Amino acid sequence: MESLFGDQDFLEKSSGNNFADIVLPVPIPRMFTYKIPPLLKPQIQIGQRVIVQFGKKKVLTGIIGKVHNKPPQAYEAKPILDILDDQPSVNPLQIRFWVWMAEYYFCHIGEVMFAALPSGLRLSSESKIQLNPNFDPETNKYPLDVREEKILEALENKPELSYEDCEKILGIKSVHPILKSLVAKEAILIFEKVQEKYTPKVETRVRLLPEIAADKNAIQAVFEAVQGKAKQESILLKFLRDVPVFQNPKLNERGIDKASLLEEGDSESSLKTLIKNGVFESFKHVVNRIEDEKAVREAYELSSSQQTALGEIKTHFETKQTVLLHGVTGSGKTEIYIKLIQEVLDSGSQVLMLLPEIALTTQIVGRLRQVFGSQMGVYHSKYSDNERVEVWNGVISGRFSFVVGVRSSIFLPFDSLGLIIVDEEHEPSYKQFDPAPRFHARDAAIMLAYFHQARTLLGSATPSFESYYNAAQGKYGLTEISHRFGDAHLPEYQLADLSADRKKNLLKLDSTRMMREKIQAALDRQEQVIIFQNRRGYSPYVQCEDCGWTGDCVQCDVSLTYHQFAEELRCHYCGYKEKIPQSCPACGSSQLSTQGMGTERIEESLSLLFPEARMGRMDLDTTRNKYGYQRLLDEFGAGQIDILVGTQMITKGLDFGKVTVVGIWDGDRILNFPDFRAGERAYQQITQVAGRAGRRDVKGQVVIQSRNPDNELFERVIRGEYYEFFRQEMIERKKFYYPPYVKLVKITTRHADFKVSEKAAHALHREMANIPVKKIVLGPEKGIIARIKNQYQFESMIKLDRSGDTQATFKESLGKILEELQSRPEFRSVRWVVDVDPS
Ligand SMILES: Nc1ncnc2c1ncn2[C@@H]1O[C@H](COP(=O)(O)OP(=O)(O)OP(=O)(O)O)[C@@H](O)[C@H]1O
Ligand SMILES: [Zn+2]
Repeated sequence: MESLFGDQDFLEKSSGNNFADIVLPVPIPRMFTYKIPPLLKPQIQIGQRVIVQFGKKKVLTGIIGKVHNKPPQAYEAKPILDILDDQPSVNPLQIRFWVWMAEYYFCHIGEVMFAALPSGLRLSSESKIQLNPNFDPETNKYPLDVREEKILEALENKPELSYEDCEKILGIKSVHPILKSLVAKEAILIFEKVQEKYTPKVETRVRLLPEIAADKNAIQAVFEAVQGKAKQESILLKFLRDVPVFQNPKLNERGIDKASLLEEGDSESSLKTLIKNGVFESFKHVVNRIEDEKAVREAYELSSSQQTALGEIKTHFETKQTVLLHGVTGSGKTEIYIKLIQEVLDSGSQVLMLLPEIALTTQIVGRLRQVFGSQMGVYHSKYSDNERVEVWNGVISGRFSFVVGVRSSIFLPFDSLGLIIVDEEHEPSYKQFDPAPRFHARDAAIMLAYFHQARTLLGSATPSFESYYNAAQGKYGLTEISHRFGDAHLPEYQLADLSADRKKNLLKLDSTRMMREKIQAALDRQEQVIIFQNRRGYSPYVQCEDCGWTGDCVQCDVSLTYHQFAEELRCHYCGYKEKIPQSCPACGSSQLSTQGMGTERIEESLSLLFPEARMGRMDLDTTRNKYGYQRLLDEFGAGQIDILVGTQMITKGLDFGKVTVVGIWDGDRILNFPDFRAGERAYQQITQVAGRAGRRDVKGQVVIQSRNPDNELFERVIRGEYYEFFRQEMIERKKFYYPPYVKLVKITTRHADFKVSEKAAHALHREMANIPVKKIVLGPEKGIIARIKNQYQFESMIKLDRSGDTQATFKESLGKILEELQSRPEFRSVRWVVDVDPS
């Protein structure tokens, strides 16, 4: 057949590519192989979206992951039906990255695709039905009921119907059983209608007809023609004022936005007349949603220690793919990043800089924007879908050679990365917790850099022990800066003993005398204060003083958090909420009291203690809308807030010169993290929040309130003994088999029935015992929270030996085990969640 084309070149090019592996949307677990029809062959490229048949009755869109010449073993390959794009939507490096992620994090490649594509680029597919071309009512051997007849009748008039259409036609809600029956009777086919979701922002613009614009006499003639028609004349004058084509006829081409032309009250109908009379023409123009901004400053001159650090980093990069920059808070890491980014951009490569959360980005993004202007794209979760697609397309078109973004920006379509920077690399929020892929953006970034033959720079004042371990082992390069930039010094710590103050009756609204004095002193000097508490809401729970009742979530085994402002009890796990009861629902007593402290309550206490101070609060509740965070930061930066109370949001990256006192409200709460990383996390959190104090010439002060001020960890933090602490923890982790000495995999078994969940978890356990790799299997145990959203949780923890291909073998066997378990009728509705490198 192919020789019919008579094109030798084409034959040679395509003879090897007869099959394509296609990434299909969830829930389809892996790539499926399809035949490439000869006619489509010349156009086929990796990363294109295509339409394929899946199963007997479904049509899906997928993305070409691989082109090859091996027919599938287990099934007959069906042909690809059609190609959707001329140009690939994703590039081969991205596909390679997806494949790696699906394998490493033990999830479906379709799940990775779902996470990777901004939903604006995803194909929304809506199921529709059409008549089965093979269906003949005359010879049909299955009897049809009235409703089925009705649907077929409707299809006579309209070639396709959506589910919604069918609901309307039949006047009932659930049409699925009827449609299913029609499919079974081979009367209809179900297919997916593909729609593009991204909508470009389009502006209507107006310009002179080209031949008029190019000719001064013609313009003159137009003026004469509209003489006496004041409205038309006014529009014409305004156009010439804003678009001076007399001086430069070329300007006409861009024209002017129609809305702005009519802004000053000119009438639309006069403009219409001018268009009708062939003076103006209107045209559509696609505009950027993300506005261009100019760079306004040069990078700063580096200090000598910054210069030294930069030199070291570059030397390391000659032999190491990854470098860890360990520089104390305020040491000027950001300025070092800026220099490096500039060098890589100048060499023509792309740069990606990761930040842990949007909360953190605002201030740093502002600083980067000053230097990089509009060649820098920003990608974060509060962007609309359309804005995300613009960043995506901007990376492809080259508009953005540098992107700063949150963890999902590792999925952007880079094709020539030279450098990835992971700022605050220790941050737990780099790990995606739910849904799959449960990836760690730092680790994935290192892999991505490897695929691009790029370098990765990890930066932190408190590196994760995993990264520091890798540096200590020589796997990463290590560069350290031990003092702050300029004249700034590291802050001074004070421990405030809560128990002692209580005994001496010095506590006021849970504040120690030390805390109050330091805050007062800062206020007197007109400086600013940050108060940190890792719990939002008013107080953790409401309790009945008579019977001990506490409000619990109806779907989860946790107590509800009291939110005073909204007068509600809320579940921080599932979002369930209820109005606060007037009296105890259990015993009817009216003695309900609040226990413990959330940010909302601390804010209230402080405003009672310091009535003259202006208060601000920064937590999930006050920063929900897109600009909430920015507004608070602006106010704080402008000195309109004296005391800022906040959750971990305020611990990271903030750089405000007037903050001299930082208070840690409940130091003990920070220590009680139920995990082997408790110590590491506590060290990081305290050091980071303390690091917000005294970042300029005035030395900062940090007050930690605690019932156990003698705890050794506080001592280590205060003395800044990061390395000592690291060393000691490593001894423990080695002894008890924890990362980085082993690899962890956590498997959660979930089911609505406690017994089923328990049984399934134990069955999994027994099967896993037989996997022939070096490992320790712990559990199954009831989850820390035994029930979430009405699902009972059992957790197994597997510690894998780090050597050889242990992990690969384990994951492969695990896949088979889960498949087998899922096929048992008793476990059909059990859900297993696998989390590799849980945090
Ligand atoms: N070379 C420089 N010239 C002028 N100012 C600088 C220079 N380097 C750093 N600074 C200033 O010093 C302050 C601290 O620097 P930066 O915020 O980069 O520190 P950091 O190491 O990122 O701190 P953290 O880990 O606490 O976020 C900033 O206000 C920054 O503008
Ligand atoms: Zn709940």
